Amino acid sequence: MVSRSLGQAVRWAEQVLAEAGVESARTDALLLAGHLLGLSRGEVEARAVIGADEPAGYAELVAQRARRVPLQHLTGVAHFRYLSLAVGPGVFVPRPETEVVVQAVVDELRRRLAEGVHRPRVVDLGTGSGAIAASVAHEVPQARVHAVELSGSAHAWAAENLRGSRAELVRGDLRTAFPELAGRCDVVVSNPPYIPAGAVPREPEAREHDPALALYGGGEDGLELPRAAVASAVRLLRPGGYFVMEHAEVQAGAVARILTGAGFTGVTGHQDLTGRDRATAGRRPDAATDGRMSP
Ligand SMILES: C[S@@+](CC[C@H](N)C(=O)[O-])C[C@H]1O[C@@H](n2cnc3c(N)ncnc32)[C@H](O)[C@@H]1O
Repeated sequence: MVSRSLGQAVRWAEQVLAEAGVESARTDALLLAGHLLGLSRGEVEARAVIGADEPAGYAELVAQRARRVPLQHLTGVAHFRYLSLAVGPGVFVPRPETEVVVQAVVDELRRRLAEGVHRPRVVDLGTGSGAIAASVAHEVPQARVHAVELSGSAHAWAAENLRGSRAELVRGDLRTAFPELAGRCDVVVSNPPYIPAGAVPREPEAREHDPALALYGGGEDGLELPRAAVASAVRLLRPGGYFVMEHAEVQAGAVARILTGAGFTGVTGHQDLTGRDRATAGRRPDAATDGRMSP
């Protein structure tokens, strides 16, 4: 095979990926080269300018990406907020919209700390790679973080990502997890599966590589698992506790009604970075305003 320069190879890869429908073709072409060379995207561009060679294995990696294997499965890394998380087959690749959900959690925890709550307690329902739990543990080290995941393979990825973080990780069902924490949590957060059974993700990366257990929420509206997450939040939160959950844009109204129906107050939508309603939050009434609340 005729050898190519790095610059030529990256231009070829960009074209191949664009033809395969990859939206971020140039970025992916650079990141795949960077993965092989142990360089950042900017460093790859700089090396290309000075005429470095194409790294071994590049064409093969680009061919896999052209078959729409997720970039993160090929590099083994998903960048999420301040962390680089290990990901691969068997686990949901964390998405940028979930970073906004984490921000809502971090803001609430910092508020609690400012009010004098010593070590606020957070539960992440359906933790997947551990993205939310690991970020919260990293950004609010005073928080006590607990996470639950049903899938064995996702649980293994989460264990790797939460190693050394002091967060508690259990394998189990979000419907019943953490009975010992009932009424003792300051924040419950979830990015549950929420796609309706009949709807299929448009992007092949999600459709063919994210686990079905991570995508489909159950029921015609996809809201069976989100409803279960709300019920668990009611069970786990202390009076005045905060709940935030990600969902599809079209589900914003339904999720707000579910939260209101479950007794949450101050139910508020949160937008992702492109302005779409992708999360809803609410507060469990405090004991003074609701006699049914647990102590
Ligand atoms: C959409 S993914 C989100 C993963 C991660 N929280 C994130 O934001 O990247 C939903 C996760 O919930 C898990 N899950 C599905 N049903 C569950 C259940 N009944 N109990 C606990 N976890 C569940 C899936 O395996 C998957 O990891």
